[in-house]
Amino acid sequence: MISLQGVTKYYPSKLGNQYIFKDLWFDIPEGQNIGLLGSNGAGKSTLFRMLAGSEYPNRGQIQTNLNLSWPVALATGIHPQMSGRENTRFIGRVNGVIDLDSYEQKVRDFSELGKRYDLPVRSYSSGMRARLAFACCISINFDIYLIDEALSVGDPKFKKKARESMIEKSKKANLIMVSHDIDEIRFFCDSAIVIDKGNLDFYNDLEEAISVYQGEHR
Ligand SMILES: Nc1ncnc2c1ncn2[C@@H]1O[C@H](COP(=O)(O)OP(=O)(O)OP(=O)(O)O)[C@@H](O)[C@H]1O
Repeated sequence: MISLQGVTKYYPSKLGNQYIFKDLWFDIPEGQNIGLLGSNGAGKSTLFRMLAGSEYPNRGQIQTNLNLSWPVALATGIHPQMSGRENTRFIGRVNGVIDLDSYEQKVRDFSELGKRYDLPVRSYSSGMRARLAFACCISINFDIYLIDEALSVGDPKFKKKARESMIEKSKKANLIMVSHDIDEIRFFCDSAIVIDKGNLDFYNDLEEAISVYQGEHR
């Protein structure tokens, strides 16, 4: 279970603090593939960043006994001055990977960067960076993968591969997925959370969640 305990999150702005969540108490159930539905600006990516630990709530805390990925394919934590290989080993170490050689091999094979794997990431195209980030994430065994529009990474061939790898992962681990593509949510998820005006509602029945979400958008 992932437990949000009195989570308040705001961003300061010229108009004053802009609150995304105010004293939010919510338990995200375990053992399900969950779609996160909400309109633009509802707070999906903000919630993801807090779940991944890359941003903190201003107040409250998030507690979990599960090992959560960072948002798959997000190139945060990738250092432009370092090569793909150096980034891989660094990310592996930070995430407690024990067999760094085999991790490096997996990432190199999956990202298909060829000789560029040893060049600094600053020389990569954005698609190549995203492929490295995706490969680094997918090659670690997490309990839950956070997927933020991640399956649109790379060219059509890589997209297909990324999708197939997520299908494989979803057999052993769980996913929390943000996508504006409802068919993608239907394919991967069995339940959903609808975010609206700082509130989170969990629906065991995915179709019910989709109709609530789409109802908000008519
Ligand atoms: N770093 C930031 N600084 C200031 N405001 C931010 C920051 N990040 C997000 N916001 C604001 O927080 C709100 C929620 O943004 P967020 O990106 O989490 O929404 P989202 O649901 O993921 O939207 P989308 O569907 O458009 O990706 C928005 O109003 C956004 O402008």
